[in-house]
Amino acid sequence: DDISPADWPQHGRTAAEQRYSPLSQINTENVKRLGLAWYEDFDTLRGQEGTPLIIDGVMYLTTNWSKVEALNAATGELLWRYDPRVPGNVAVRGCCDTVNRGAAYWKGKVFVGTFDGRLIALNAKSGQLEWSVDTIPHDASLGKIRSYTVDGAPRVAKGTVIIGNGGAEFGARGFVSGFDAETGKLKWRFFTVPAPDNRPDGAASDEVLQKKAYRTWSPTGGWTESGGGGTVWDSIVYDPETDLLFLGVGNGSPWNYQVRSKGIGSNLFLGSIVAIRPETGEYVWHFQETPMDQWDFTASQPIMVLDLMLNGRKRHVLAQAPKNGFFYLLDAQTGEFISGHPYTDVNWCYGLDPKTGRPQMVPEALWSLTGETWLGVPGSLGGHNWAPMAYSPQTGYVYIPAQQLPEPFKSEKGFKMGRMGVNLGIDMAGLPDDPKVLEEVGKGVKGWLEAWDPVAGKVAFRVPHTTPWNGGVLATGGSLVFQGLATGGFEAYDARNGQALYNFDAHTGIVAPPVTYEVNGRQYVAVEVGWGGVFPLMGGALARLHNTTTNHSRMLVFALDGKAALPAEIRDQQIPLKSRQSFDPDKAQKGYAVYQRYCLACHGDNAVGGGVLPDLRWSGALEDSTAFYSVVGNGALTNYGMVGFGKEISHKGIEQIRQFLISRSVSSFSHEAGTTKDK
Ligand SMILES: O=C(O)c1cc(C(=O)O)c2c(n1)C(=O)C(=O)c1cc(C(=O)O)[nH]c1-2
Ligand SMILES: [Ca+2]
Repeated sequence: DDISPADWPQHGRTAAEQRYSPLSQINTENVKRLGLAWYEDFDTLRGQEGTPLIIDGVMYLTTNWSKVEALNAATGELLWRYDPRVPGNVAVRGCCDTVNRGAAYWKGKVFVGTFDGRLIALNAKSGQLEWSVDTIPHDASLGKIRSYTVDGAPRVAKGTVIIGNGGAEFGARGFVSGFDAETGKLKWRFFTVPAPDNRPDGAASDEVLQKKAYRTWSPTGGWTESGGGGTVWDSIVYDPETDLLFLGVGNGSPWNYQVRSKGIGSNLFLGSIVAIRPETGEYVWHFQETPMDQWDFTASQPIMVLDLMLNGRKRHVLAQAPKNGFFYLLDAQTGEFISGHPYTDVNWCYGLDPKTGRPQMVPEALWSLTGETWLGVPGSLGGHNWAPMAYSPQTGYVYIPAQQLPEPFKSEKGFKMGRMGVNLGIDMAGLPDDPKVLEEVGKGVKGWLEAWDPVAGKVAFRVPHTTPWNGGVLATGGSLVFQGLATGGFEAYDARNGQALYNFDAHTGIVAPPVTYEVNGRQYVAVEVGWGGVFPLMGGALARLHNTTTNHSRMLVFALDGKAALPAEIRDQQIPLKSRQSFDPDKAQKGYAVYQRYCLACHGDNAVGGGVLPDLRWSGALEDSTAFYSVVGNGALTNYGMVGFGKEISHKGIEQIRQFLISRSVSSFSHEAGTTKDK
């Protein structure tokens, strides 16, 4: 390709998204001399998941709440800043923090998707808005809940900007749109699941949905109300060699397959990779990794394009490690299944049919059909989530930020879809408060960096980490692999054997992927830091088990002999404060169920905060029911992302939540105060 080795101009550096840079000034010999060259504090304190772009010495980065900055990549000097002013009330429409994964660049324009569903084009020199479009149509059949958010990075293919969206945990019908990069005019739309009544949308997907997909759904399932899911919330890859655009399609809505589709059909295109034409959106092929989804097994994890020698034959393939635990190779041109091997422990299926790649499912894993509890591995956060993998052509390995988070799945009795809060159809009972049980459950919770040999279809080596939910990966020509960790370490490993060669304490959990670039002959390594994403928001006690739990959102940039230093570390932004109120145990218990349905997704299982959003056990608002109602019912803090639930939850229900939180404040105070003292 004609990309300058100095630059990182696209999301995965090249269109193939291997996240490999040939730069080798920093290598296994000298990486111990790496130091902070500069850093910049962000103006948000939530999860940072962005991949910065670097073009001709300028860094274009995005932060939480879809904000955009252009910096001098050598010095960190601010060139311009653009805040799309995403209204706080949209936070509640997203499952997993108001993150943003990055921008796209094309011919002097910077494209960013905003959490409230816009796609904006900025002038790369000035930061001025050139155009802005609402990507969520009002004329289409999108189901009744319409909980759309946009947090993925757009991609540009042949003058078309492509963007998807998220929302399947609440209720959404997935689709992807292509816009003219010059004007913002809509060129095409591709829906990933059929319209509820199978009527045409006037979209590029009409024919394939009507002829192929519709008959894989029950015509009267709950999906006709919720939208069915299939959101393309992260991976979209353009391959110039085949001229195909690959879409990573997400999970079902609701998750409960019995509710969603009456236990009928494979539900295309959930959990699938779909190949379409970038200029027209025309369908070319699809491969479904997870039929009958009921585990949130998305195929939205990062896709990369590789050229591999397989059985003596050069193959142009797609590689993906989706949530379901298998590492897939597919023929890029045809979608033909080449191989699929477990990259982590898997218990929902015995294996894949070697010819078709269809999973041979364990009957008990189909929890929505059996009515029993299923302890699934992987759980809904996957063996690998959105944090990008990297490939090194030097070693031939793909480096996967892998994890294990077992999860119990059980149907919710009497489930009814709501207009706010998650709609999963799954029993929301979380973890008990017993430290012994938590410790036992915690033993099954792991994270590691996995070097995967895609040709042999097996693990080359693993670097164990102390927790799951670690950052994305970068591979370089210096035979190095870089990764940031949930515990705040920014690390470099020998790409050949995983030997740890460098560690920097970033004072905050890292989930974003690093990049590398060169300006004026000096190589830099850059990473956004800032603890967040779905795990610390909903993970509760599991998210608290090992982590620093503090968010300091920054861009950190390293170089050999860098001399900058971070300010002194501050931990425990929120100090445990025991509520002085008394509570009614019966109301508190009722409040637990309401909390788990409406509050857990952001404030954590069983009201244990993961360090990003307020830990409600220590909230001053617990002290007064009117104050509490003004926040939770009336939305006094809407601008910060905390909307009012007064239209969805009764006055009584909101008071029950308060009673529950007081009970949790009282019951967990001494334990929590003790843990914070230890640090
Ligand atoms: O089904 C969806 O629409 C959807 C959207 C998103 C999102 O937009 O971030 C995530 C997920 N699902 C999801 O399942 C998931 O594990 C997840 C993690 C994250 C994150 O940024 O930490 N987002 C999402
Ligand atoms: Ca999902």
